[in-house]
Amino acid sequence: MAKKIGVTMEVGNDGVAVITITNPPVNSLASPIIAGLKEKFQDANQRNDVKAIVLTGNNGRFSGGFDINVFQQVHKTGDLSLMPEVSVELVCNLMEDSRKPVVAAVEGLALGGGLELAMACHARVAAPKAQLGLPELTLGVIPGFGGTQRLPRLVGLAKATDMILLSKSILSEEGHKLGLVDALVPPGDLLSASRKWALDIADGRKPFLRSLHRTDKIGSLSEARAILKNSRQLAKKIAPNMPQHHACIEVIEEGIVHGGYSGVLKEAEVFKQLVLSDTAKGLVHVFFAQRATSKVPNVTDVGLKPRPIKKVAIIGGGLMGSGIATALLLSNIRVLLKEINTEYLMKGIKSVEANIKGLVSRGKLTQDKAGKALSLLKGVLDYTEFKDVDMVIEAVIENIQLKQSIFKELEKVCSPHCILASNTSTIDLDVIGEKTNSKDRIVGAHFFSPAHLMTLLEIVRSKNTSAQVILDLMAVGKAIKKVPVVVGNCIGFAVNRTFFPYAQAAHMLTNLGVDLFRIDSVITSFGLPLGPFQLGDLAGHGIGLAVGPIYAKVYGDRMFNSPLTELLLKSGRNGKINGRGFYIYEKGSKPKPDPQVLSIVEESRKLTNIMPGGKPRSVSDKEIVEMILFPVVNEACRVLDEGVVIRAADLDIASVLGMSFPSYRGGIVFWADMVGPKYIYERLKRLSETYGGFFKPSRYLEERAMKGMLLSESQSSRSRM
Ligand SMILES: CCCCCCCCC[C@H](O)CC(=O)SCCNC(=O)CCNC(=O)[C@H](O)C(C)(C)COP(=O)(O)OP(=O)(O)OC[C@H]1O[C@@H](n2cnc3c(N)ncnc32)[C@H](O)[C@@H]1OP(=O)(O)O
Repeated sequence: MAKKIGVTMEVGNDGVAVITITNPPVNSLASPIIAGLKEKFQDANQRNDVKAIVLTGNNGRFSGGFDINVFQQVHKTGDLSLMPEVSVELVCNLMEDSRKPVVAAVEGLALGGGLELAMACHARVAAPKAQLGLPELTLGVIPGFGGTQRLPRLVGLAKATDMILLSKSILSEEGHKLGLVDALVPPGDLLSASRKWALDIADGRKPFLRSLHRTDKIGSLSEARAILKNSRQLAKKIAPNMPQHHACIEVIEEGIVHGGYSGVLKEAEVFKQLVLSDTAKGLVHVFFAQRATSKVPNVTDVGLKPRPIKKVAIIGGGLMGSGIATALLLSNIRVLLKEINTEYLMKGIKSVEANIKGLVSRGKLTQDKAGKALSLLKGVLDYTEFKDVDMVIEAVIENIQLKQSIFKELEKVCSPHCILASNTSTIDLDVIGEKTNSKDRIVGAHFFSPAHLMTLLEIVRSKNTSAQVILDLMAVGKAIKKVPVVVGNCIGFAVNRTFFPYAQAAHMLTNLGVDLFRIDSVITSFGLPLGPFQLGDLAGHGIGLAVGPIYAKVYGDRMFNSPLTELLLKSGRNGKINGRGFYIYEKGSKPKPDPQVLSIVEESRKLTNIMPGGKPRSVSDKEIVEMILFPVVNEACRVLDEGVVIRAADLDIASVLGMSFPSYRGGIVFWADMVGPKYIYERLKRLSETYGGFFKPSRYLEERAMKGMLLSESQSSRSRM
């Protein structure tokens, strides 16, 4: 059934016209809605029987803002005329400058353009817990319906810049204290209270306030300049590679110096430039890519319903197990944490407590909620209580025999409906389940460390995993605030496999004579939070050495054998875990590059002997980025080719959430498509001619480069789903 969308107007006997937006699920401001709003406001302004107007949204949500699909259309076509002229024509002229008072009746959420419409009204009445914010910067643009001008005038400049630059939304309760919301009323009274407020303004009992004309909260010009100076510093820190933060501050400043209307005009002009930026393209892509992950063919579209998961057992209380336990407990899921002896169990429980305490001390969790979460945790040393758990997540070390014996045991002690998940990051699920008759309920639940903080959950399905089990795990993932991405079964799955060349390429470059700390610095300037060497320190070089052979067995033809990890370990440098790796780690201070590591690098260079003519290779920063990230793109191509992910965008979101690939570059495949498959192919081909198979372009990349196709355009030829 086609969903009903549009704008309606009903005029009551009291002379109040109620204009209602209907565009489920979030009442986004799509073109027909904007056209409808223009028409209804024109009508209401002209009709003699209308004294005042109330603007509201259907189904308990005011509006989630401008329709982001339009941005995507603009990105595809480059056609700016797809974006309606709204800010002056509708928002200023028909709404704010109307002679009839307009009151916004806000429930659920008013975000982006939604809040901007509400701010152009002459008062705002809201229900409790409504979410209010201007998140446009997360999409690479700025507010475009006057929000850069009206929010500072309603809540003050410091609060407004904080909300806009950090895309922080607030609840209507806080909005009420700040003056953004004029009255808070129960949802049942929202319309009647808004009608009354509108009539009170019309009859002069309440002030007729136009937000854009207000100056009372802006302060003096010098105060404003001081606030904007701080904002510029903040923008430099939080968004070094993005244009929209600085642009937004310029626009706000225009309004402070030359008046709100001038600010509105500059806002529209800057908006048009930003919407076509690569940053906006990347961020809008990520917005839709994230939502697309919840659509899994033959799982979410076949009428199945997720079963309730109330109690989960976790085997192994190490870093991963305790992190996963923390995430579950925080979402009110009971957890049995199993260890092999009391000492390990106490350690695991202490880690969970420390995770939760950390959240409390950072103000992210109340003491009450922390207490509730911990009350749901029980430590055990055997399987006696496993009979009534809904799911088990195994999180022991990466040892095939150990995992196989655990799953064999689980099959005996758990109920037949219990989901049997493994948090393995490398081992083939078919191998783990080989000795069981429960292959349909064995699934990978690959969390990323620290599991209670990182949002990606890779759900790995083998060819036997049932659709019901995948759906159940997706529901658990969402309940614990993760973004579940369903992937196929292979060594390293989607993320670790795609990124295994990341460290390898870095080792090759440093063996070619490039300074390792420069490599890390170039890569962090590109936008990844940690360069490959610091990331290796964080993961631990012991782990690197252990998983290396597993990768080598299947991907050996394209691996660079660097002796560096072994040499590091030999000299007692395990990474962050023991305070020494490529960097030195001291409590309370930032990691420091350790110059002593350079002698180890020299030893490695002697062993590999790949420096051209024995001299360090000179490379530009651009070459460093290409030599590190193009091999990653190459592996991403193989992942796409083999159908390890459902769609290319899933790999984008997985790279953003699992590897912290910069979201403003849209994820690894999106970025590669922006750079151009042909260029990447040609660079890799040249590099492979000089340095061998590590850089050899994959068949998939070659094909797309030859055909002039994008990497994301593919149809998977050999699906693993
Ligand atoms: C000449 C110059 C002209 C300028 C003209 C343009 C000016 C525009 C000015 C304006 O300032 C710009 C904006 O308003 S940009 C939009 C700002 N709003 C947001 O960023 C909000 C984005 N949405 C969310 O954060 C969340 O979706 C939500 C609203 C908090 C709801 O979350 P929830 O978890 O309940 O649901 P989701 O799964 O996220 O979403 C459900 C479906 O709704 C789709 N959707 C959500 N918001 C929008 C939107 N604004 N536009 C289009 N579609 C939206 C979402 O994609 C989901 O769809 P599915 O198909 O996956 O179900």
